[in-house]
Amino acid sequence: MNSYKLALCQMNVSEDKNKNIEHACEMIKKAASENADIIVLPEMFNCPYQNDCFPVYAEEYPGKTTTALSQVAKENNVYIIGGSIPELFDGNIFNTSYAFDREGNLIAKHQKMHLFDINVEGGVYFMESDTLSPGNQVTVFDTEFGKIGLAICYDIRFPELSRLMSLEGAELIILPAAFNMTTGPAHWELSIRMRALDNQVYFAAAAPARNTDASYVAYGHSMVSDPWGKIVASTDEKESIIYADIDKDVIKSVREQLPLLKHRRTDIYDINKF
Ligand SMILES: NC(=O)CCC(=O)C(=O)O
Repeated sequence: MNSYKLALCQMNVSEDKNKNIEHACEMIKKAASENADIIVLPEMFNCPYQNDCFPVYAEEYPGKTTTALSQVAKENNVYIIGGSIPELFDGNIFNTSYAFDREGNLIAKHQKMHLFDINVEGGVYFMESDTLSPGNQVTVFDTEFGKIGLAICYDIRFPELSRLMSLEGAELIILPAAFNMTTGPAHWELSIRMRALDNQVYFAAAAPARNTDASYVAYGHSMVSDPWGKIVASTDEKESIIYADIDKDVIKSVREQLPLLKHRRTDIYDINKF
């Protein structure tokens, strides 16, 4: 199949885990009724983005959240990239995204590799490593539409990761994310378009809707860039679902006309020595 429909759910996240799960399922059903093939939720969609909440909302797999996502995927015959949730695994907590196929089977799991530990003067402070552990796997998985790469939020800032995913064959990279009011206006669009452009892939980033009462105020602005760096879907800070047609002919055509991936000087690059 040469094109398919992607939906990003920019949902309001509340303090009530059950309501968040129900609300995510409602948005998924709505996107499925609009004929979306792959539906994406934002980072930490069942839990406020707060260190004191992660251990309280964390669940092992399979748990309440992942069971609900698996069921709704099957009932609506869609792929779901389940944003991310706090995952309890081997006594540690991870920021984890689960992907399900149309039958509700788990087909991939990504544990955020780069923890968001930053302190911007006069702006945002967050230390994910106070409660979370980092994952160690690059995540690329097969679908009927081809290979998809999966990363989470701050992972976008490490170009090596997107490059590895595209070299492993990913033609679409999906990023459940939650930038904030300091780095969002400065770096969100720039990073999405740049990762799309330098890897010649579609790049789709799904954010939560902005809640100004939350301790961490999300930027919103869910967005999809095509492999030319052109924004093909976007929204503002409010709750909404956005849709993008992912056209594999566009990927092929951009790669033929501007063969960046072929022009890499791998005989010269040795980034491991630094
Ligand atoms: N949740 C996150 O990883 C936030 C990343 C972010 O805001 C950034 O600027 O990077």
